[in-house]
Amino acid sequence: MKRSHRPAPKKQSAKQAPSKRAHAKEAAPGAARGTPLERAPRPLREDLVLQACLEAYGSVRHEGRLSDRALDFTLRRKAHLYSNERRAVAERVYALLRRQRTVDWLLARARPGFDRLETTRQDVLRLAASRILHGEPLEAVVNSSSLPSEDSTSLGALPRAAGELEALPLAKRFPIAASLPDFLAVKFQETFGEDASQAAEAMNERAPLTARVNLLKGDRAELQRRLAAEGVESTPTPLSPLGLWLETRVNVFSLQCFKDGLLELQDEGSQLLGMLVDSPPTRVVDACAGAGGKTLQLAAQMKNRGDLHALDVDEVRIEELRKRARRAGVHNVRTQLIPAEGPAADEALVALKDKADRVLVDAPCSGTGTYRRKPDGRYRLTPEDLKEHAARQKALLERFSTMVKPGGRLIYGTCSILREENEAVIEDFLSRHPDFTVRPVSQELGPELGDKVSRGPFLRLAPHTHNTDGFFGAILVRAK
Ligand SMILES: C[S@@+](CC[C@H](N)C(=O)[O-])C[C@H]1O[C@@H](n2cnc3c(N)ncnc32)[C@H](O)[C@@H]1O
Repeated sequence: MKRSHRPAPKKQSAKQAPSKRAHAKEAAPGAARGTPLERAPRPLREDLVLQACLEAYGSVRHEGRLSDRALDFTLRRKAHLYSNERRAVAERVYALLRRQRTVDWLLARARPGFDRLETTRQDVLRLAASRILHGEPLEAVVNSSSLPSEDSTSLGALPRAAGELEALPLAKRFPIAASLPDFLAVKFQETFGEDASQAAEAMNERAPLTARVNLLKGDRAELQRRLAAEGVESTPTPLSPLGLWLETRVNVFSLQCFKDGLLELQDEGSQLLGMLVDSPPTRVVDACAGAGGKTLQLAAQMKNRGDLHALDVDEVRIEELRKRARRAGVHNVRTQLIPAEGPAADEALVALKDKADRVLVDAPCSGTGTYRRKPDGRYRLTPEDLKEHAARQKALLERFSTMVKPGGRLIYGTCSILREENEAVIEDFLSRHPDFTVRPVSQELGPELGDKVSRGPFLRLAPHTHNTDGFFGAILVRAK
């Protein structure tokens, strides 16, 4: 019954699936402790793993915590768990979050009275059903799940329930099989048309563990050698010339390569978005710099020269950016904490008005492109949130565009797959700013790479077509 509702994958030239081992250890910071090299695995102490899964999953589902924080919090308090047990906790919780709606639907049919069971008992069943759905043998799951007999028996009815799901007409089946809220399922269908199922399935896979080489400290081949010396195999990413898929299960933060600033963890799609900023060594503004994922890339592209202004409204992220910049050997960044809105926000940018050669607006968004890493995001998002995101994106583009000098460029990006946060924001901006025009991304990336990663003049990436997170990018040029 494993993924019985999944369509056959479509061949995509730009997609080269990394080996299964290249997947990111489900990204709870506490999920990987110990040495980078894997020790011989011990048998899991299933009761302890289940307990930790219940705690972490329960705090996401019932208390509304973010999945990465919930796992981090749980695993930090469970120092007695071995690394393979920590990994199992992270994997099982993420797997269930990805398939939550499907699992609930199946259990409502396989276990009479499921809805009326006490919450923890429901969650134990959900975790067990999710493991079966992800291919674990029924018997092994039953033996390790501490279930009352009527619950164990009901797991045997899951294939029948899966058959009922298969038999539904597409419009009813898709949101349940893709485990998406109804309104998002409609958005996926609007965005991807007949590829919607494939897009949603790929969004429900684990993401590869991807690093970006820090060109200030060496090239990609050199980084591969350094990683190999630490026992980590890697493969160059097919699209970004800066990326490596790490093939060995590893706690990256414990690697000497990482401590020496030779690499950063960064999705390949995010690297491609960063590459849209051609970064001449003059004045570049990263207007929504966050913790500096792209700022560090831009600094390296600028060869540590010129002025790179990193702005954000979040002090904690800016502080993290400073730390990362020190590790990466970045010297050309000036960080600036700015107010979120109102006249004070406009005031904070006056000194840079009409001065920047490049302004990157990596806007806050719905994150609908990142469900491989943050599967719970879909259950939080509402249609009202989407409207707010779009309104804020338009306002930020408007505000930050004032810093672009004549002849300079404004680069807009999101990790959303939705038109209203992407093309529609650009159209809105251009309708009010005839002095800006679109520069096709293939002109920046070259025709070969540009062809693979663009739709029309824009960067358009998605897991099912590129094996990256979903990203959008646009380059706008201000007339001289
Ligand atoms: C998509 S994240 C940026 C990610 C970052 N560029 C990176 O590559 O790691 C969006 C950022 O926009 C910031 N932000 C939200 N509202 C903002 C505003 N009004 N002005 C500037 N930054 C804002 C958020 O704090 C967040 O760090």
